[in-house]
Amino acid sequence: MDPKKSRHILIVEDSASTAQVYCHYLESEFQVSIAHSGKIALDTVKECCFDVILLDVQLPDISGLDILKTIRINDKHITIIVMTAHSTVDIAVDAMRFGANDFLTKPFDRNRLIVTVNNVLKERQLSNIVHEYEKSCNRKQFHKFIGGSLAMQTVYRIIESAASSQATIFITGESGTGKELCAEAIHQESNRSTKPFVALNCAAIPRDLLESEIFGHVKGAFTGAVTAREGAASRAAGGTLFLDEIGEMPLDLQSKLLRFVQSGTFQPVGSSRELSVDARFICATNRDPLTEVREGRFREDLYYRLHVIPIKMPPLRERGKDCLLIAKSFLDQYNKEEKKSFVTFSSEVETLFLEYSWPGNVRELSNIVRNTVVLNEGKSITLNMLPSPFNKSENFKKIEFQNTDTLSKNSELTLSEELDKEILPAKVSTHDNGTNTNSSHTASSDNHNATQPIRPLWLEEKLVIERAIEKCDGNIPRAAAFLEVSPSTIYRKKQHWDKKLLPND
Ligand SMILES: Nc1ncnc2c1ncn2[C@@H]1O[C@H](COP(=O)(O)OP(=O)(O)OP(=O)(O)O)[C@@H](O)[C@H]1O
Repeated sequence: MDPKKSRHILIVEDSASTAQVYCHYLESEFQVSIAHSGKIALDTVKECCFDVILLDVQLPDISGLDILKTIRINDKHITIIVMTAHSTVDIAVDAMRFGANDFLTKPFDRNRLIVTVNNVLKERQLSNIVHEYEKSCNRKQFHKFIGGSLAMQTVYRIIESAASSQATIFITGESGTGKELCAEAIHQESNRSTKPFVALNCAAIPRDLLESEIFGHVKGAFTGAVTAREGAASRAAGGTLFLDEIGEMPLDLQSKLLRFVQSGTFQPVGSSRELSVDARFICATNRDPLTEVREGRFREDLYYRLHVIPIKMPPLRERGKDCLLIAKSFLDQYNKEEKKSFVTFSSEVETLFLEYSWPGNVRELSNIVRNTVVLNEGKSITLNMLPSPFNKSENFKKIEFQNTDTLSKNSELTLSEELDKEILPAKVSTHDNGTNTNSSHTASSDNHNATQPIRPLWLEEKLVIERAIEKCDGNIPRAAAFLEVSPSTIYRKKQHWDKKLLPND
């Protein structure tokens, strides 16, 4: 095949001599194949890709229009020019209705044929460009992101452009806006996608263990280091190292990180040996990095070394209707997980979602939807099913009513027990109409008893969280949904409590 003739044309024409004439017209510019019957044409199209099909409408075995319809069912984009005689020009009109791109009336000369073929090819090229452009400007999904807002289209484009470079990416944005998702998307788009993506949340790791988590340690490097351990940097070799909440990193460790970013070398804790690793850096913070630099909590040199390509994740409240798209996707996911049958949100709920400021961003939306799905039944999520803060005024009324009602019946019920009801809605019984009511209150409320000593705030918090986990039969994600925090917050806190309660502390 002549490499210059990159376009392939199929001539479908039963007259061998006419087909040869057309072939002769075209072969100086195009690669040409001929099919002398409708059946051969359909078989050839199945086996080979053509840029243009020149289709005679009057064939002995199958009508040209039927061939056109059959080809269109399987391929919406292939370019087809029908050829008709003067007497059958009305067939050409039908052919255009069935998706032909142009028609030629026989007889025609070489120029006419070449101009028509080139025109349809140019048209196709333009429509491909428009299609690609529309696709890139109108994406409602990108990797694990859901959302088609302008703000997110900008993020998708930066990710695509920056992914192939080696430059460090610095992601900022409020908590829950998808910074980790962004880092994962960059890795997936990059040529490192087959190598590891290693994410480390600097806020979730006790400060004195952070260095060994990043760079690893040798056996005996510190008490408890009974074996040598590889750090995140080594595990990310060839791939991407994502350091989340980088603002939490102690200053002395920041200087070691700077050296690693600049030279690709580091020393595991307790080792004098220098290791060299090729990893791409992505870091993220929900603080303003320049303020951190100004206030001396973040090294300026490290900031400038890392802040090469900044990406700002927009807060959910600035993403317009993305919030509804994301909510629907969570609804479908949690429906499946919880074996529920919700299909939609009521229009009031949608309006409320669009008006709310979402301080916890997508994570908060996820928690709200999960909480609602877990605690209710029905087809449509309605206002009365939503947890705090959406049902706040309604909730207050309910609690006021319960207070007076219950207090008159049972003066021994303490305020703490009522608070308990408000904080942890406990088990919920569900009516068929989709509304829910709190069942009898059974949780122990001694934590709030006025005779109890005043305890440190962290301990109070620990008790509240542990009660929630207990009420959820040990299911931490579910307890987190009730408490409106992310499960990782609970895991993180558990780690801190364990440390606090160690005998040495
Ligand atoms: N556009 C989105 N579409 C679907 N899910 C999303 C989107 N953005 C975030 N999420 C989901 O929201 C949750 C929070 O996202 P992620 O952990 O990436 O946020 P973050 O900004 O890193 O939060 P933090 O600062 O608290 O670490 C995750 O479960 C993530 O999958």
